[in-house]
Amino acid sequence: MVARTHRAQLSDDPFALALQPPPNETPAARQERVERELEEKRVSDQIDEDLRRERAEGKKRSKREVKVLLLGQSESGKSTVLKNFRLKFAPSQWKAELRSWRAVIQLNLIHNVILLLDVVQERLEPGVERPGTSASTSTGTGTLAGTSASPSTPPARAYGRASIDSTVSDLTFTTVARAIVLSQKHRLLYLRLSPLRKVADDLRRRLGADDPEFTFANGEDGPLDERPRAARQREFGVRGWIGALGFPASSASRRSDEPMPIDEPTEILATVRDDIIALWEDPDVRELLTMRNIRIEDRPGFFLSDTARITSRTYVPSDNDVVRARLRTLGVQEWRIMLENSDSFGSEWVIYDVGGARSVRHAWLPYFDAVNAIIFPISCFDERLAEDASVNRLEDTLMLWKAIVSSKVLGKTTLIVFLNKCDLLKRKLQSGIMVNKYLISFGQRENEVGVVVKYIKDKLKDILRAEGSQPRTTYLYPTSVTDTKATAVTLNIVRDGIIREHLKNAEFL
Ligand SMILES: Nc1nc2c(ncn2[C@@H]2O[C@H](COP(=O)(O)OP(=O)(O)OP(=O)(O)O)[C@@H](O)[C@H]2O)c(=O)[nH]1
Ligand SMILES: [Mg+2]
Repeated sequence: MVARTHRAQLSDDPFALALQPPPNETPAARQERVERELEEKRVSDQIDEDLRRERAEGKKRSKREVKVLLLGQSESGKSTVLKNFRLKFAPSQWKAELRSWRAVIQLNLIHNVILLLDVVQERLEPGVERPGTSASTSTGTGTLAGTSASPSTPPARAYGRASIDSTVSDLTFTTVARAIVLSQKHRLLYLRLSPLRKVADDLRRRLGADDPEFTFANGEDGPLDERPRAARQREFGVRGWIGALGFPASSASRRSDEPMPIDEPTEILATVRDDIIALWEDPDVRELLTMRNIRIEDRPGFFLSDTARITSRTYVPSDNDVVRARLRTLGVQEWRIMLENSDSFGSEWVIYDVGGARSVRHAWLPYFDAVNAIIFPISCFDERLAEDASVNRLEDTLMLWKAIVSSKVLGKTTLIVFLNKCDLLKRKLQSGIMVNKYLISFGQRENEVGVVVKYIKDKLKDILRAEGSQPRTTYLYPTSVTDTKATAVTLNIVRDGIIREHLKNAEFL
């Protein structure tokens, strides 16, 4: 009854409208929608049924262990939360592994350089350009590289994203650029840096590219993906950090003050250091990026500003480098963590870090009855999913939230929500991106981080009240999990809250 009243109150809200059928729906579209909803319900019922069976089969799990499932779409920050947790609560293990991340960070940096090379190449060899991506006058939609939809991106399905996507087309930008003529200097830089493509292949192979489980994300050039080559850079992922990075064996055994061996990628990077810096600092290249609407500095795994340090032959990754490194997760990684300096109840944690891409979400199922920590990338209101450019990221996260809170089986599960990437949100708002262009219901509210955070929080609570079958413990925290100091404070609070809940449920209190 309460839910019904609440639903009525939401009826004029675009968030609610996003989930309503469009008013002028044709009979054929209606039929399609009803069938889709039936299918979604069938899947949802099946999930509940499977979970019930799992429980009935009574997988006896230790009552002492605290289990946490990290949930959220790809790139939301799940693995980064896990890294913060390990840095804060298992620092010795963390420190022992730092050095193993060098290859990943070098690869991240090389991927940044390859993106610059692609942009330069498209300019040097105009024939390489794809239709609709002319660099001299670019007209497109969206605001972030890798997320923008080109004019040829199929229109969003009418149902389910009306309030978000109907406004995206308003964001057409037109850049009338000055004619950029790349010089011999650019050609030379391009030639000298091109061998890094091969170094990237070698690093990827070393990290597991030969593994049949290893895959590329954002992968193939499909009809949905008409973005410029530079904006479509492939991303790679691994099924397990432990296998890919070779720790703990290779790193833990090595003393942290021992110099790192200078392998081939390290040597090559050291020799091209000045060229990388010259390319990144070149005003023409910067302008080409702007024209392409590529904000590389906001992308995961951005390290170009740290080139001098990372290309040093003696480079050892810092805590912050590792937290910022991007290594996409595939499948489910189970982390057993003994909290250091804690011999009390709740010192053994099992954290499940899962891949967030749509195609791998089915793998989350068996772990759902752990505490659910949902990582909600709050800066994503104007972005699209890497794996499906027709889906707005905010909408995808709201759907996920709705599915979780409306599941009866998960009705008693503690929910922790990290409203993450507040720093990126701040940068976007400061750069003039208006939230109300994407979220009409945001209205004339101030375009300011605190206001946006409160707005999204309220929306999540609305959905929780409307869809949730029973009251449950839910915590909401605004975070920027690449800020390890601030995140350590949040994680302390989260840990204490989870342990309290755990004790209550285990009837120790
Ligand atoms: N600026 C900023 N970057 C963040 C934040 N949280 C995560 N990132 C970066 O975003 C990228 C993606 O984060 P991950 O933790 O790998 O994302 P994930 O959810 O594990 O993604 P999948 O493994 O693909 O499911 C990484 O490069 C992080 O450093 C944040 O709060 N602010
Ligand atoms: Mg991950």
